[in-house]
Amino acid sequence: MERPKIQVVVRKRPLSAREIRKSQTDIVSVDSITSLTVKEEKLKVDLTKYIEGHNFIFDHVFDQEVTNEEIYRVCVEPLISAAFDRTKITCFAYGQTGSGKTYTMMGEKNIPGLYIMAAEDVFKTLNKKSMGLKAYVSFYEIYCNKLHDLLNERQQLFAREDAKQNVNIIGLKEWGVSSVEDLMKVIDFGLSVRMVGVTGANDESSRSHAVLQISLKNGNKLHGKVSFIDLAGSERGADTIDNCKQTRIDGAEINKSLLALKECIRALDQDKRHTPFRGSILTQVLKDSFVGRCRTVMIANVSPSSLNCEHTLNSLRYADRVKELRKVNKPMKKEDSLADALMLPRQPSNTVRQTKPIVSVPPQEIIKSTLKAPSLSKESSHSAPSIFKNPDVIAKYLSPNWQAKSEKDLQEMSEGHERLINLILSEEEDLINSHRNHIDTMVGIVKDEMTILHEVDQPGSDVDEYISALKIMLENKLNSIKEIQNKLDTFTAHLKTEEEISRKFYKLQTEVLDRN
Ligand SMILES: Nc1ncnc2c1ncn2[C@@H]1O[C@H](COP(=O)(O)OP(=O)(O)OP(=O)(O)O)[C@@H](O)[C@H]1O
Repeated sequence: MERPKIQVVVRKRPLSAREIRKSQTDIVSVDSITSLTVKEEKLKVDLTKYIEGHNFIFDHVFDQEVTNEEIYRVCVEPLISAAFDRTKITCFAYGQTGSGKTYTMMGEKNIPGLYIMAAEDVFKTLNKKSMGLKAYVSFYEIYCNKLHDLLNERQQLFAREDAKQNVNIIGLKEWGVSSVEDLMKVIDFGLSVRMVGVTGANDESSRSHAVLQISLKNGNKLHGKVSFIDLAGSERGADTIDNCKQTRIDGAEINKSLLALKECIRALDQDKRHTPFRGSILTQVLKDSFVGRCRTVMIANVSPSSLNCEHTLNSLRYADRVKELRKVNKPMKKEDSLADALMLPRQPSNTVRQTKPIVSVPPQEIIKSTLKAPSLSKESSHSAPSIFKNPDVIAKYLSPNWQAKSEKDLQEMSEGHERLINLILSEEEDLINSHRNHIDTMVGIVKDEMTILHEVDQPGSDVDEYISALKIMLENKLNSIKEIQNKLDTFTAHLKTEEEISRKFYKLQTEVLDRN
């Protein structure tokens, strides 16, 4: 059977001594080699405490005992031979700061990381097969949306797309290496440059994506490539609400790049004609990992600590979305089902709930609070990124009168298209988050409805109060549906525009290139 193009695996790290000292508990249980459960502590509307188990299934799940070597054997080793068969192999480490990305990719003192094991196998094969191939290594990082060469004094680099649509990184140093020892020296140097970073603070490394590539070349011609990408801390995307402007901008860039990455991997998996690699500088420089013959492994690293529950769930949801569309007609996930959310007696067996009453809120209070403050979506409404205030202007490119006469026109269209992709990426994430909030809102309202219904059944109840509360609850439901419906309509309209623009762009591009 053909190996899937994408493999999504999860690695749970052990609790650190510090976390144990601070009495943080392990909330991630690895149930089998493909599934895990996150036990989240939650409060019901009536302030009862309970544990909600979120179950996830991946291609492989590694627990805290698993070594880098075992991960290498399962995820990377089977792909190395493909690199000698003109395939681009890419391995991503994703996860929040401190979840073990660098430990996995680069290793630590006396603990080799995945890249070193891959290099050993690459050199073994090179020595065995005399194919006239030579190995070159490059190592750079993307920090504040700029490329820096870690093997050349952090010199700033620029990515350019040539006429054949290949993306080249101008000035990137590639070092010829002929043994693992050579390679280790070069990479240790790059790592030490990375650690120092711009300000020297450790915080900085989690804000950059590090890209380490081993290229196999026949003369000047690229034959195969193995890339290891230690991504920026996934939670850094949330820095968009930070007070400092620069931090906010960096956060937005990280967010954009992680969203674009997800889209590119999914496009690769679905053999889509169009890969939205222009969505960020990260996906742009990794373009050749998303087109043609490629194999990708995404390792989602998670912390087991109770304190990191939200980030862990976010990382797993992201990883789940990367692989989700591979399955056609995927059954509705248990954790999302309304019956589950409503806590009806038909509980799925993998959802664990331990109910511990703390305070019980009297039904009258629920009625009062409904009358005072109708609880709508928790989330603030989505606002488009400032770079794209009026998405409809892009529609001008679809007018039959608009034709690209020159490469400059094409460039203008491509930039408009890129802005539209950015908007779509953020809208998609917003829609999914809003949908989750919508379900929470609905569940909250249904529970409130059940409470007032129970209340009105009691002798001597106040029907007027019941009517007012019910009216508000129904209005809230309608508003919540309208809100999500509007987002869905806008999103699907933009998707349609993007597809049409993309089609027209490639047609015009061929015409312009043929003309010149
Ligand atoms: N599987 C593991 N076994 C033992 N220790 C681990 C493991 N994974 C991570 N650690 C330890 O956890 C700490 C954080 O790991 P690491 O630096 O790799 O995180 P990171 O995700 O790369 O963080 P950042 O995004 O900040 O660079 C390190 O001290 C590392 O030694």
